[in-house]
Amino acid sequence: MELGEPQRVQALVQSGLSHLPSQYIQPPESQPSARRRPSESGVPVVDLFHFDPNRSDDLRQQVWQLCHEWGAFQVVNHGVPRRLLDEIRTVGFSFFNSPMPEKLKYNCDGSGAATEGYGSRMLTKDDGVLDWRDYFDHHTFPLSRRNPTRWPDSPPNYREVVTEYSECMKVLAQKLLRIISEGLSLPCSFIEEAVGEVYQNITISYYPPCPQPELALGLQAHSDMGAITLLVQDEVEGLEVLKDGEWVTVQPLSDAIVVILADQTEIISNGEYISAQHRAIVNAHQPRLSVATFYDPSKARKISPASELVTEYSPLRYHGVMYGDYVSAWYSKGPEGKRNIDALLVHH
Ligand SMILES: O=C(O)CCC(=O)C(=O)O
Ligand SMILES: [Fe+2]
Repeated sequence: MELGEPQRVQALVQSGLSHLPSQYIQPPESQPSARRRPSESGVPVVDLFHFDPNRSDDLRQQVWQLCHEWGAFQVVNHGVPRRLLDEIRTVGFSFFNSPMPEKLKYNCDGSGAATEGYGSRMLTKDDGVLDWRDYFDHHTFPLSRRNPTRWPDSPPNYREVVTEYSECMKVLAQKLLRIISEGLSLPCSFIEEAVGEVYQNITISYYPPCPQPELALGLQAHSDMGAITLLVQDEVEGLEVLKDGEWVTVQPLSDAIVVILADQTEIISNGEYISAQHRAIVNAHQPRLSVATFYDPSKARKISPASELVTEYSPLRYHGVMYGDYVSAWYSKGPEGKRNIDALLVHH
């Protein structure tokens, strides 16, 4: 493989493979079977059906507990129409099933971190094991970053679906941020205001079948960088969350949305909430698709622990950081679990 030449995992699979190429082989301690929890347990599901902003103290308490112990949970009766969840999965699959020259019109690899379009490598550096994943990243908010002509135009409703989906995910993220701010006994708008103007990206990930899935990862262990991530998956298992040192499967539920707290929320909450480490595993038989919607601050935003949460009994845990500096460090060092947020720990 020439450096800089786009190499899509899907194209690699289509060329016919019986073994996993060496760049995709994970070290033993990162392989899927290490520290795996037996699959009968799963990630807790929260039903928002009875949620009432003026009451619902039980639900707020339940969400606080999940944010404190897991940093991730699933929600149902979240208000996003099931039709829209199906549509985003359908247009996503339809793009990845289109011919390679069509997809390469939107190619984005090799031009630096966090660019919009069709790619495979999350990091710009060339060492390190590769993920068994292709993706399409869309910039959706603020509107000044949104240019739907950079998104696929087939099927004909692709851009419309992404636009409607982006709006619904923004509304749901804000609703959840209010609940989780109140869980910290802060005003409901606290986290939203700390984050400021929302930068939203939507990443559709496509994980082709893998010849030796026990040696690979679709996406290596990481925590998300921003404030909160909302994720929709198809019916194929693959997403796992780290809980007490063990990997737990997030059961695919077709009408559920997975909520993943990200690093800036951990910082704002002074560690009362945790950002969940998560990863994607792959399988030999079926492709898997997920849609992640990231709710992030702007690069110029300074993020710090809420002063209300820093007390004699709970001292300052994190140094404040400019979000843009956090992102640059992440892209240059790589995720490797949570080492980026760990670099901000205050040593007492
Ligand atoms: O595909 C998945 O389930 C995980 C995706 C993810 O974690 C991400 O895009 O940050
Ligand atoms: Fe993630």
